[in-house]
Amino acid sequence: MLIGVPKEIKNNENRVAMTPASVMTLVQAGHEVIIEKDAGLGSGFEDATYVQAGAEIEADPVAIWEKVDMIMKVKEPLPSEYGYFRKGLILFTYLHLAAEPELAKALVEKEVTAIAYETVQVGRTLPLLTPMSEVAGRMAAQIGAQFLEKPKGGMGILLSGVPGVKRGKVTVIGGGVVGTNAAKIAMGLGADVTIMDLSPDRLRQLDDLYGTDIQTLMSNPLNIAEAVADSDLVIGAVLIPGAKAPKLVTEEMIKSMKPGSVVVDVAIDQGGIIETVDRITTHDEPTYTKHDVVHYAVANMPGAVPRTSTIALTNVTIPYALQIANKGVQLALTENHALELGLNTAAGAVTYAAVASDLGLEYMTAKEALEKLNK
Ligand SMILES: NC(=O)C1=CN([C@@H]2O[C@H](COP(=O)(O)OP(=O)(O)OC[C@H]3O[C@@H](n4cnc5c(N)ncnc54)[C@H](O)[C@@H]3O)[C@@H](O)[C@H]2O)C=CC1
Ligand SMILES: CC(=O)C(=O)O
Repeated sequence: MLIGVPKEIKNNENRVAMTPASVMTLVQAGHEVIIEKDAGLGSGFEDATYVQAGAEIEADPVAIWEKVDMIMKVKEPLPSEYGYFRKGLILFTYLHLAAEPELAKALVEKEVTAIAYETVQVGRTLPLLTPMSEVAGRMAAQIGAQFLEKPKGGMGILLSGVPGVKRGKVTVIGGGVVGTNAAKIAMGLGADVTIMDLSPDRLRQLDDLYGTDIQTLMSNPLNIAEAVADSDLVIGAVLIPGAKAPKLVTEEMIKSMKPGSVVVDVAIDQGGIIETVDRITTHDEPTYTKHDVVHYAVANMPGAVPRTSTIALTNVTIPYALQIANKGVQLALTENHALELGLNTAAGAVTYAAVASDLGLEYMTAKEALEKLNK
């Protein structure tokens, strides 16, 4: 299979979909890889290293999109890339379609076979989302601590406090991978941490892990309202796979926070859980202030630590890419249910039920769509 890796064009997105080690794995299996010139530089990988690993370097992204069988990316294509879509193209990347209706429509219209990293599912885990959630969760606590500093717009508190002065309060909503990692780092910074989830089993696991160092709480509107009002930093970490995130923190709750408090809505890539997060922010302009609360809503947080993130991401994506390349997309997805769950669009329809229902688009099961591809 001929596989192309364009340079990421989202603001401050320095990750790349393949390392030289990834290229070597695919080339040794008999495939060809084209990397866009300088695509790996932000992650510290030079073109020459890709060439040594067996890749071809191409300066023109159009040429890459036009001739390859499969495009591998990190972030969802931006509108300037929609024109490259064509029937039969395989796209393997993060998509977050529930929050990207125009992208979903373009993929459907052009009959792209699009597999989203974030919905590949093994049992109850999302193996291609997990490493980036680990990164973003850890970053969320660090970022929150940073924006609580006065020169950054915050109220001017140190999360750990000091002897004789209270610690800061952090509430994490969602106790999955992002939430657990955010809580771990917030506790490490010395904060007083509360974590909320809908799953009693998950709350039990967190209690077993952290004991009385953490407050676990059932996620319901009353508990959220009380915890938010009492917090210096709130971190949004909820996910309903494939679906638009529910707005759990209302504008009234935000108004109840102390001036100079901070919210970090990590779930923004699925639309966000905080009602007053009305825009996606960028690494260049990461925050805005509303009701005196600093809002952070960057949808590609791991892009700021690309060396760590690219290696962590490709460690998990490449084995799946290899299956697609070795077997072809129909057979690979038919034989591997985890990959089949990753299919979001194919044969001119949306193939992930939560995305279709959130966006009001036609739904076709992945099986039906894969059969249609064969015809
Ligand atoms: N902004 C960024 O750069 C990044 C964003 N993310 C996003 O962060 C979000 C969370 O991802 P993960 O932690 O990996 O997901 P996860 O599936 O590991 O955890 C989500 C948790 O939310 C809980 N939940 C569901 N409904 C809830 C509710 N009403 N109240 C409280 N908890 C609820 C679930 O029980 C689960 O424990 C996703 O949208 C993911 O795409 C992940 C990485 C980077
Ligand atoms: C998960 C995701 O969207 C990211 O790592 O940017």
